[in-house]
Amino acid sequence: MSTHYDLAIIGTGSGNSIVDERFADRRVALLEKGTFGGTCLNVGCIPTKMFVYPADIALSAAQGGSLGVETRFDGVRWPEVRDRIFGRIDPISIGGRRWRADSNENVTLYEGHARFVDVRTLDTGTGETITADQVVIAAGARPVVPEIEGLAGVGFHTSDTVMRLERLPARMLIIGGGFVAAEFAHVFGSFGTQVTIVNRSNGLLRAEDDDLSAAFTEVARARWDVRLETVVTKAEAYDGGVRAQLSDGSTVEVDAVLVAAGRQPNSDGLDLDRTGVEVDEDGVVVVDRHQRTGVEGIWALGDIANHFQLKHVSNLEARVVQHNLLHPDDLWESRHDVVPSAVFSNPQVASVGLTERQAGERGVRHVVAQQRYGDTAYGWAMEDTTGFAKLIADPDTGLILGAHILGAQASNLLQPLVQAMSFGQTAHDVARGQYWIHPALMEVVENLLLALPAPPG
Ligand SMILES: Cc1cc2nc3c(=O)[nH]c(=O)nc-3n(C[C@H](O)[C@H](O)[C@H](O)COP(=O)(O)OP(=O)(O)OC[C@H]3O[C@@H](n4cnc5c(N)ncnc54)[C@H](O)[C@@H]3O)c2cc1C
Ligand SMILES: NC(=O)c1ccc[n+]([C@@H]2O[C@H](COP(=O)([O-])OP(=O)(O)OC[C@H]3O[C@@H](n4cnc5c(N)ncnc54)[C@H](O)[C@@H]3O)[C@@H](O)[C@H]2O)c1
Repeated sequence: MSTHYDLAIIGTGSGNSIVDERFADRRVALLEKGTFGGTCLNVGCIPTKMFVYPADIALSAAQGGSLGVETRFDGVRWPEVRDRIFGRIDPISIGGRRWRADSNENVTLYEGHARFVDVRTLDTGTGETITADQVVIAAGARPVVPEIEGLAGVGFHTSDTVMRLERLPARMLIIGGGFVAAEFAHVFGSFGTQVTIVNRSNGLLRAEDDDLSAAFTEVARARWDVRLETVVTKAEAYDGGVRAQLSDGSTVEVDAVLVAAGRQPNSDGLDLDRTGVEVDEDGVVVVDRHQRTGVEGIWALGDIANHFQLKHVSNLEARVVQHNLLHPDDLWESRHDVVPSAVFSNPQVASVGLTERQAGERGVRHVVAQQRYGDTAYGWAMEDTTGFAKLIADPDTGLILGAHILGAQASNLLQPLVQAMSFGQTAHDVARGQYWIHPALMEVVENLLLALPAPPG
């Protein structure tokens, strides 16, 4: 006979944060097929940023001479960096697992590949089948691996494995030109690896505003070998490394290959067809604004249930599901209208809301303001030549429709603009209604806001 639970949660990434002391009177099954804690903790946001920080230091050291400071980059002790980072992260995952498995009396951890048998029944992949009144699908996404002849045979990496490399490769080929490619090109490039990026589209970070994508691509071309509108057609083992043939007829010889060609939801591994839970054309589970699927009692959240694939979105959705499980008569909604993101490369890129092109395509009345870092006092201090910020606003109301920043600390500089958009504050009010610390880098944002004409009236 199957064990029955009040609640079953598939995935211990954001899904693990749902169960707190308010669930003490409910029997909960947690189902996990991989490393406890999911993507962000183990192979995503957290370790990548722990690599980006020393990479920023390495790059600064290499560039000190431009400001008249005698610094240089003398190399990186890769095993030490890697082991320091995972020496901090792995115990968090292990500790979290142990706590759930051994110390939570009402929670049972099943460590196997879960699949639906029917709407209320789950095969846990451990030999046991369970039933549950409510099921939360929080099974995330995984890297897409393009079909490339020979690739499977050459021991390629994805973001799941590349941070644990035994040694720093002398040469690396990165397939893709989005978030993962931009961040790892910075990490490995700054540490001394010769990076080649092969990207299918005609610019890096193509989802960003066109001006930012173009500016980032230009900086990237100066740092790495960037091949655009190009794909790898064949990969083969060669002299201890990999030789890749490209669609432009050239070949690249490298010591490691990183596939960074997007992430696909793990919905295809759950036998959802046995439940009636719908997925869209990208395999994303369809949910309403309360995170409910179309099937009573089945909820979904995170990378498997939205197109953002960002941890702060997964976290919000987990809080909404948590509340809604506890308060079925007072459902919360997930807010998806003002969702910022940041690429932690160098330079950083951060954005929220409409791009200029989207505003045009949607026929939204808009004005655009731009502000260069180099035209602010702190930008002079940095001798910055590439950083800029861009604002798209409604000329009638002064409300901000989109904001985009490329440059140092972009992920932090964006936040007041996210706040203004979230709370409906006008650009004019935000610019003039408060002090801005002089001469902080944040003056980039102040001047950006001041550059917009005041709305009529
Ligand atoms: C390299 C990288 C860097 C990133 N950096 C950032 C960043 O800086 N900022 C940001 O906001 N976002 C970042 N992200 C995205 C962020 O990591 C994800 O949006 C977030 O972790 C998704 O959380 P989740 O709970 O939906 O899924 P996950 O954390 O992936 O959890 C899903 C869990 O479900 C398990 N699972 C899947 N299928 C099954 C099954 N059938 N049975 C049992 N268990 C199953 C998986 O093993 C996994 O542990 C990054 C992602 C990557 C890859
Ligand atoms: N800082 C962050 O928030 C952060 C960091 C990393 C990842 N993430 C999340 O993870 C998601 C996945 O990241 P990603 O970089 O893998 O995907 P992405 O969607 O950002 O970029 C994929 C890139 O690969 C290219 N591509 C696809 N197939 C290709 C092929 N066969 N050959 C060459 N290029 C190809 C695409 O043109 C695109 O440029 C992101 O969209 C983001 O949501 C977030």
